[in-house]
Amino acid sequence: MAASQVTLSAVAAGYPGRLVLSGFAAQIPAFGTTAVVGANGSGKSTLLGVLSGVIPATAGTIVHRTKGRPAFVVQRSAIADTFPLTVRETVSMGRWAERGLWRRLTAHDRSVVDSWMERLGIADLAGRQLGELSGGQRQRALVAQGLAQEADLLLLDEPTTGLDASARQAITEVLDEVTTNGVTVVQATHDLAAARRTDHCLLLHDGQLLSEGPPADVLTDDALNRVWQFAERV
Ligand SMILES: Nc1ncnc2c1ncn2[C@@H]1O[C@H](COP(=O)(O)OP(=O)(O)OP(=O)(O)O)[C@@H](O)[C@H]1O
Repeated sequence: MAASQVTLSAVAAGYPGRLVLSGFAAQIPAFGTTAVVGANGSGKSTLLGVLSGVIPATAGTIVHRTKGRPAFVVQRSAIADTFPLTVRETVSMGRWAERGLWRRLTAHDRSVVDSWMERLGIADLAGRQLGELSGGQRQRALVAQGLAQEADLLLLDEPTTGLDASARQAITEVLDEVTTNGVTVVQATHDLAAARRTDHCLLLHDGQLLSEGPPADVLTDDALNRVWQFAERV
């Protein structure tokens, strides 16, 4: 396997009164895309939270080669419709980690923001409120915000779920492109077609890692039937 961007050993993590991951061990290979797959409630978002540092591990070790903070693109359903921000302001927030919260953005920051809006095909929506956008447009804005952080580890929670083919393709192409430029991408997804195109896959069930490796080895009919039959019983 390629060099590891993150190595988790015996990790436990969750929420007050609710342990989700326990004895969790996995590798995230550097400079490629990893898919995190599993039924609803299997712990995918929790794992992304742990990788981003938002959710602290209560046991185990996490070794990162990540420089600086990872970028975390949350599920678009987590963003309220009434969020009073334009697309440009949303993407510009991606520069705050570098610039500091109330500092003016530099010309470089503005050009980074413009170029990711352009690359995601949302430059013409720059002045629109996030809450007025379609799901696919909003997702592009959130992905652009993540990319504007220029982090070497980019974590995305269901970036392509529920989108039409053109939005899915736009996002997938950009994510593929950034891995060739040295970024490590981890996406939690229910989109099995997207998961099959990644380099590495983690299959989760009930906070445990069932298997990890190349998608063709992990996403077998047997494994998927197991995960989704289990899910139906719980
Ligand atoms: N803030 C929270 N407080 C308490 N429990 C939570 C919280 N968020 C998630 N959980 C619980 O943790 C478990 C794992 O949830 P998580 O969101 O990580 O799963 P998931 O695989 O991302 O699910 P989905 O596919 O539905 O997004 C679930 O049982 C969920 O109810």
